[in-house]
Amino acid sequence: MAVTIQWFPGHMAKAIREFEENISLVDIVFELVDARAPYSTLNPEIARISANKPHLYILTKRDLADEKLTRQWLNYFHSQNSAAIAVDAKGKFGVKDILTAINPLLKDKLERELAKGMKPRPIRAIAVGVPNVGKSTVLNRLVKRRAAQVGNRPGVTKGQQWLKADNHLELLDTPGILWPKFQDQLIADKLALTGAIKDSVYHSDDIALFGLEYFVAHYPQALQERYKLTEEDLELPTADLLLLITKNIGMRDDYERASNRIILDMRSKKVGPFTLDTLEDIDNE
Ligand SMILES: Nc1nc2c(ncn2[C@@H]2O[C@H](COP(=O)(O)OP(=O)(O)OP(=O)(O)O)[C@@H](O)[C@H]2O)c(=O)[nH]1
Repeated sequence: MAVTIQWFPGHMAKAIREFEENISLVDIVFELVDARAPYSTLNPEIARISANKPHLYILTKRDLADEKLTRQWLNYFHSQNSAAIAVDAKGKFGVKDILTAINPLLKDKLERELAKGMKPRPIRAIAVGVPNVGKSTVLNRLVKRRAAQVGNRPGVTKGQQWLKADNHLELLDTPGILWPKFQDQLIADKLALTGAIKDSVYHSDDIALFGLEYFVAHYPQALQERYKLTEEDLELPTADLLLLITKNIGMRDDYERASNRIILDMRSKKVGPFTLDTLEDIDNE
């Protein structure tokens, strides 16, 4: 698929530098990944810089993802000796869930500090993740106020601040850091479909075709139901399928508009929940 995505704004390079500087201040790294693409939204730089720090993987947008695969990914992260939780950041979750998840990782350290006569103190964490993954939404939920700007487009969080979640947890907010492996086209396509890459840097029909191909292969029934397609329709070449859907949704020959609609439908679960990464993606690295 011919999508050329080159998007690595200066503020992201800066974010990596800041992350490097701040890592010594925290007890644990909260890395937010999109439950629909937990591998593609992992950031290799974060892993490299924070290799010696405990990790909590927060899989956001659980409500939009394939639950069976979400469970597999949670097991995977646990098997890496990390904590992991999956959340609908707009739903019911809070500081308690986070503390329960990270307590086993940090208990020994905090107990050692107390034994040395040090005062009890809050756990300090840094939250990082690719653009649009839900950092502001999660942080707002944890601090129970609109502490960070929330927007439905990548690159909104620009400043940096300490946030107090409760007496047990303090968070350093940082801007999103995008996966810099743009030469990997498949990852770029996944990031685009889930909304981690600015819409203006790729052609919507390429991403719609990518999404259609994926749904035909993995969630054919959901696609049939959403766009009134027969089983035979799904055997069409993907470009022809896009033409057919364009007609079915009453957009005549306006493929670009239809593509945008399909992308939005997929992102908002109107086609159905989906996950683009499987554990096999790690083995294929
Ligand atoms: N359905 C669903 N939507 C979510 C969830 N978390 C975040 N969102 C939505 O995803 C979009 C992006 O969320 P933000 O919190 O702004 O993401 P961010 O990571 O701070 O984004 P940047 O500022 O671009 O780095 C918003 O429209 C949120 O409402 C979730 O768990 N489920």
